[in-house]
Amino acid sequence: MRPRGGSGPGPVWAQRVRQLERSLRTKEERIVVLETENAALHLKLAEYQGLAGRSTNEVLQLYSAHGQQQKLQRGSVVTHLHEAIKRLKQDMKSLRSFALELSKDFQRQCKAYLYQALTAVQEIQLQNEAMQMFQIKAFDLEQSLQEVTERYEKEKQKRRVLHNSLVELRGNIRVHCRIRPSLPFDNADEHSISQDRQRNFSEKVAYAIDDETVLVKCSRPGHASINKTFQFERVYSAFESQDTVFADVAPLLTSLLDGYNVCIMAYGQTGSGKTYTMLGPQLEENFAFALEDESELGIIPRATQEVFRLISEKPPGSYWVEVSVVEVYNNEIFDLLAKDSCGKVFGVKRDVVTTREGKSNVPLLTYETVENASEFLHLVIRGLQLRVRHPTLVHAHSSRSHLVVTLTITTIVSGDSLGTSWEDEQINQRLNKEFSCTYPQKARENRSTSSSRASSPAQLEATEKPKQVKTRLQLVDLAGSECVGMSGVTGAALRETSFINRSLSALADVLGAIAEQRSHVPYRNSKLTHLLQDSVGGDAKLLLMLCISPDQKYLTESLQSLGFGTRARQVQRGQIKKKNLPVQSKAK
Ligand SMILES: Nc1ncnc2c1ncn2[C@@H]1O[C@H](COP(=O)(O)OP(=O)(O)OP(=O)(O)O)[C@@H](O)[C@H]1O
Repeated sequence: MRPRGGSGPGPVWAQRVRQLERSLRTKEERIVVLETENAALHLKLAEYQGLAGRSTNEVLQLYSAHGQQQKLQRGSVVTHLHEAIKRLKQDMKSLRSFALELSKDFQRQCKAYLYQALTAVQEIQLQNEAMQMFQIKAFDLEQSLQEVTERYEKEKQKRRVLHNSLVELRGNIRVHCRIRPSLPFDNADEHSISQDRQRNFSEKVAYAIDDETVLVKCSRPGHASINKTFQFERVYSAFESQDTVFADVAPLLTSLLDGYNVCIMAYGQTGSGKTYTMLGPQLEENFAFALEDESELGIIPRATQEVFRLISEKPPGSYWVEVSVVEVYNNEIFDLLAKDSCGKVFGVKRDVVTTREGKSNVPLLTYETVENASEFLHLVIRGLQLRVRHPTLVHAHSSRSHLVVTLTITTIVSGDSLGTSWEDEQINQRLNKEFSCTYPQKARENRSTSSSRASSPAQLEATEKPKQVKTRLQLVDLAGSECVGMSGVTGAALRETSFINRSLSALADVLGAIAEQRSHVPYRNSKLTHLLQDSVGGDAKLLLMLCISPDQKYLTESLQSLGFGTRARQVQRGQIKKKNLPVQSKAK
């Protein structure tokens, strides 16, 4: 619109109009652009719409395809399931028929087992009945066996008593044989020999097959083995204890107090157990024997205890015990209780002589009076410490001398109680003479002093004309017979061995001469036999304790000892005489 009234404002308007026209043109241009863009957009929209239509179609197609696929899939799972169910049904069917079959089978088997069990029960019942029958029979048999065994034992006992009486009547030497166990030192020197020989050497060949028989298997390479048997009054196996051995010796001690002389002598090869049997296990340090373990004590300590026990049952003061300990070494007699001026014991050489009565006697021999077993043992141990020993290959503590321990029991008897027979008188005269000859000093002492000892023979002699009866217990541990080759000794020890073997063979000669009843018995060929003359050839009850090592290694020596024992058993020395002792009891 144009401004009203004048010419002045005209250019402003014109400018304004131009401005507006320019703006209009700009706007129109802008409209054209926008219209163009709009058209383009329309085109694009149409294009997109077309695209969207196509996409929708595609989606629809896909949707329907997906639906179809799902339908298809569902159909195949069902088919699979169906098939699986079918298979399962089949499996169940076969399983059921299998179970049925199994249960039928099971029933069948049950029946069979039941039948078997029934049969077994019936059999067991039958067997039970049979067993009961057998048990009854076995019981009956056991009873009759027991009766037979008892009868056998009684008969054996009777036989033994009769045999002992016969032995006494004939004056036989009783022979017991002890087989010691195999010991570690038996194989000590065998490392140097072949295994075969070693096995052979340590093989056990000597056995106690019963309590009277030794069996020895003698085998030599290249020869058939021979079994030899030896019979003795008693045979001890390796398992038998010192108690058992002593139990058979004890009755002899009763005889001793009943008036018999008794001699117990151990004989055997070196290392075969003589000292163990006679004394007990030896102590290393002083060659004495162990006193602590009473069950291990040997015959000498036990015999002394028994003698003193028996004496304790007699009237007090009626018995007097003296002891002497002697060794025979290299054919010399040594008094092992002799004392020097300081009272120390040392082995003094003594001699053995034959008295006018034909008895053997050792003048000046020391006799110690003992009042109990421990005093006796003390003396014996003192004497033993002087005994000669040397190690040999067979035995490390080999005794090289014969040991003779003598217990002299003097019984003091009043003239009245002894009886007045001529024979008694003779015996007493002889004994009195023997007493003063054997112990001249003691006899003098007895006559001159009024001793404080109530039982002193002198005292009794002065008042009641007492008689003295002496009995003697001689306990002998001989040195071991020895094979020089095996013991490996040389020099001085070889000389000792030769003396030992000579004295033992002199003993065998003496026994041979007595057995053959020769007029001359060579007692004097050796100091040993001369010393033991009264026991071996005289009136003593003599028990020879043979000791044997069980192994093959010692076969020759064992056979030699068994042979010696067998010959000794055959010796008949005439009836053993009893010293006439009164029957005394404590109550008297
Ligand atoms: N019955 C046994 N039981 C156990 N050990 C035994 C037996 N006999 C012997 N011995 C042991 O055997 C070894 C030899 O025994 P012992 O000293 O008694 O022989 P020995 O025959 O006296 O020998 P030697 O003649 O050489 O002196 C010892 O160690 C001993 O303890």
